Amino acid sequence: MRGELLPVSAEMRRWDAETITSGTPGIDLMRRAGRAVADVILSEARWRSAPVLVLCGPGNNGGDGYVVARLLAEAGRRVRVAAFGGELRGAAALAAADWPGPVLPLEDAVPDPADLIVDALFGTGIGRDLEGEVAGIVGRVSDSGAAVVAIDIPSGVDADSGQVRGVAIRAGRTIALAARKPGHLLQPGREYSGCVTVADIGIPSEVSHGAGVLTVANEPAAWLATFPRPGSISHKYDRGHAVVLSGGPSHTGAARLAARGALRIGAGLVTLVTSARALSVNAAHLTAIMIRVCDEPDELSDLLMDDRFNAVALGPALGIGETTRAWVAAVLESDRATVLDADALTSFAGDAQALADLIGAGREHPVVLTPHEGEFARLFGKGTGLSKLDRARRAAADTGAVVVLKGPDTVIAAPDGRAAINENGSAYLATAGSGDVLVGLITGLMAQGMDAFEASCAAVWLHAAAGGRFGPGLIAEDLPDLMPGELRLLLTAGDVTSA
Ligand SMILES: NC(=O)C1=CN([C@@H]2O[C@H](COP(=O)(O)OP(=O)(O)OC[C@H]3O[C@@H](n4cnc5c(N)ncnc54)[C@H](O)[C@@H]3O)[C@@H](O)[C@H]2O)[C@@H](O)CC1
Ligand SMILES: Nc1ncnc2c1ncn2[C@@H]1O[C@H](COP(=O)(O)OP(=O)(O)O)[C@@H](O)[C@H]1O
Ligand SMILES: [K+]
Repeated sequence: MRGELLPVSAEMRRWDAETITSGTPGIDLMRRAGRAVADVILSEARWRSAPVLVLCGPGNNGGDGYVVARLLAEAGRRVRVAAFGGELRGAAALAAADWPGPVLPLEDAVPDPADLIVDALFGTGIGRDLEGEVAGIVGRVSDSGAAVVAIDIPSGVDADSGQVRGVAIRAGRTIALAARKPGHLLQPGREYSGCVTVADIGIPSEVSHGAGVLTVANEPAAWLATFPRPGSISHKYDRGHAVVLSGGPSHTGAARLAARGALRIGAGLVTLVTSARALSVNAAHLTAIMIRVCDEPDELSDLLMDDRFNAVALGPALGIGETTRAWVAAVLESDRATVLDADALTSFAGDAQALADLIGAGREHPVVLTPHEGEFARLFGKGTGLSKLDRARRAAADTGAVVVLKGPDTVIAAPDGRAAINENGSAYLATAGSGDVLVGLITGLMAQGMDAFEASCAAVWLHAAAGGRFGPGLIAEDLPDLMPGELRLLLTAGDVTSA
């Protein structure tokens, strides 16, 4: 996969093990990790005179902590170490043996507001909720208000899911070892991690890229290479013809937002399909976007016999129930690139299998589902105990569709296991109709022939970039018209030239 890989803990363990097998002892990796963390601390002017309290756990994360303690002490810093748990093993035992100072029991550690705390309690190996004396020290750290640097990931945050295991350390700074993990991007882990930087600890790129990691951070590097650009002799049909279904006479705005999004992202033509009853209200509001009247799903099926209509979106403000199910069935039978959102999803509440059956196995063109958490739970259930990443992945595998599970940490998952986590979201996007525009952006990119997973990633990123840059006062109507500016920045920056 292209883009920044985000290994889960099992994948991270494989990276470590393969690196060790290929000749780098575990203690060397640990010393590099500790060196990287110590260098960050020593380079920060604001921490120059702070006494350091290193909190060490019973595994390799604790081992990293002992290395940091020793290096900071050697650099002349005042360092206390407090540790939890029994006997250390392997590289962690070697690192602890190199620490020449005393080790306090964890329950005796009283953080001072002036301290710099180094959190080396738990990393990717957290196996259960924090309780007892570890939960106690997490509370005392938080109450002290002291600055916290976390090694790899804040203790208590699950590296795979971003969930808090009982309680967790809140870090101002986190130094992720070798790579960021999904838990640094998924909420609430992202909030707990503060500013995250990655330390290179010498995992060879053959190891990291050969390990089949399928999760990436959603950024242009993941999809820019296939982002559509018109060729110099393109005509409008080369840029695709997107179709968006309108709701009834008093529910037409959502589809127009999507249609305008599709046009602004570059679809050559966009047609709004409306009932005769909603025709005049739609016609009164549209200019470049064309209109066709279809009162029944059969009429839409006939329209879609023309294969120039190559991408279809439906769901926003379409109404919930059998009628919408019939429209969805007609569109899915026509086998066009399709985006299903909002009411098109909720009409299948509790019956995801029916939707999966309609999507079918043998289709030529992809389907994208764009639920927010409420729509997702109605369609697929709550998935209690699963991470947002796993829920999206499972739904994608079960339906054969790309799933865009929206929110502050939108996850995009493909049926083949690929997934991306978005992190440029802005809370200003939480405004009525912004999801409708996103539907249009995905549809418009698929109309131009972009792969459904990459189109979804690109649309989510551009939508968020536009919302974040505009900021206060954003309304959904602004979003399509912010696309030209975002596209200009995207396509003229860096390694890709526009045609
Ligand atoms: N060779 C390697 O594998 C390397 C690992 N590194 C560090 O090692 C970390 C992973 O190490 P480990 O796999 O040893 O895991 P951790 O150090 O994260 O913790 C595992 C230990 O904590 C205990 N534990 C887990 N959850 C607990 C809970 N809720 N309450 C009490 N005890 C609990 C486990 O029984 C085990 O002893 C990484 O995050 C990274 O910091 C780095 O040193 C680089 C090299
Ligand atoms: N706090 C947030 N931070 C970042 N993005 C958000 C936040 N809240 C909502 N969004 C984004 O705003 C959009 C809202 O879509 P949706 O919930 O479908 O709203 P609507 O149905 O009103 O269009 C989604 O793209 C979602 O990811
Ligand atoms: K930690």
